[in-house]
Amino acid sequence: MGVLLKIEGLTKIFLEEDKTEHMAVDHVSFHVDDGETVGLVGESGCGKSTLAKLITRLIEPTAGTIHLNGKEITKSRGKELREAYQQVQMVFQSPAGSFDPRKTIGHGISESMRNNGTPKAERMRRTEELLGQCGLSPEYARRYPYEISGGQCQRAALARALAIRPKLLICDEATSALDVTIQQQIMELLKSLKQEKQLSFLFICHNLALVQSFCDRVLVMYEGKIVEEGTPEQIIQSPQSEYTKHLVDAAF
Ligand SMILES: Nc1ncnc2c1ncn2[C@@H]1O[C@H](COP(=O)(O)OP(=O)(O)OP(=O)(O)O)[C@@H](O)[C@H]1O
Repeated sequence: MGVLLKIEGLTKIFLEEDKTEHMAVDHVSFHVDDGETVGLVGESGCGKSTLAKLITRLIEPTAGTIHLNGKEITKSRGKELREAYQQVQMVFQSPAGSFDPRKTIGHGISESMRNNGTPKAERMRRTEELLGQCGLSPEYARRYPYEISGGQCQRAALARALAIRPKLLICDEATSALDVTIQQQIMELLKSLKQEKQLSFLFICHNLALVQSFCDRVLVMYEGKIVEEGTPEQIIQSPQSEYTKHLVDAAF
């Protein structure tokens, strides 16, 4: 199994309004192998989303490196960056944010195909196929984001993310805004997509039970640092750091 994503010493310092520095991500290093599902857990504010935004280059790191498929992309720009990020897609807690409220769901899903010149008939065929893979009927392509439920919108956001055939999906609390039944359905969908498409995941989630059922390996983040790493069983049954013990106690 090859290494798909390798992060070394990744650091982000935010400058507060009063000019004090806030170390949101503090020299974080880890990797995700091809086909592997890595969970990232930690309390609110510990830096999980900032780390995801650094990896996807939505924000620039203060220090550290990002390698994707062996290629350093920390400072890639323009076409090189777009090509690299064909392999990585992000799914957020609020799926509606992935769609333009004035455009149909089908328009949103097919956007990347339009950008790469895929002919219209093929775009429509593939959009319907992606909707089907994510448990939605073709009719959803004609609906607007405000005409579907949160769970349906998260399915559509997954279809949109899959449209460019990524290798890595970064899910940032992708099920947290959904009620428990719908959350369970989205988790089942993620599990089947993982199997069918041999996707790798960085699964950011504060719910240890979900992480346990889905992830091969778990990283525990506290105050910007990775404080522990292991299989879900190791983390839950024999947590090493005080913080992880506290996290496990609170969850089970
Ligand atoms: N653009 C920004 N400017 C300044 N500080 C920021 C910025 N973005 C995040 N932070 C700070 O960095 C820290 C980490 O935030 P982050 O959103 O990464 O946490 P998180 O672990 O994802 O939390 P949650 O689980 O609540 O989403 C927080 O203290 C936050 O206030």
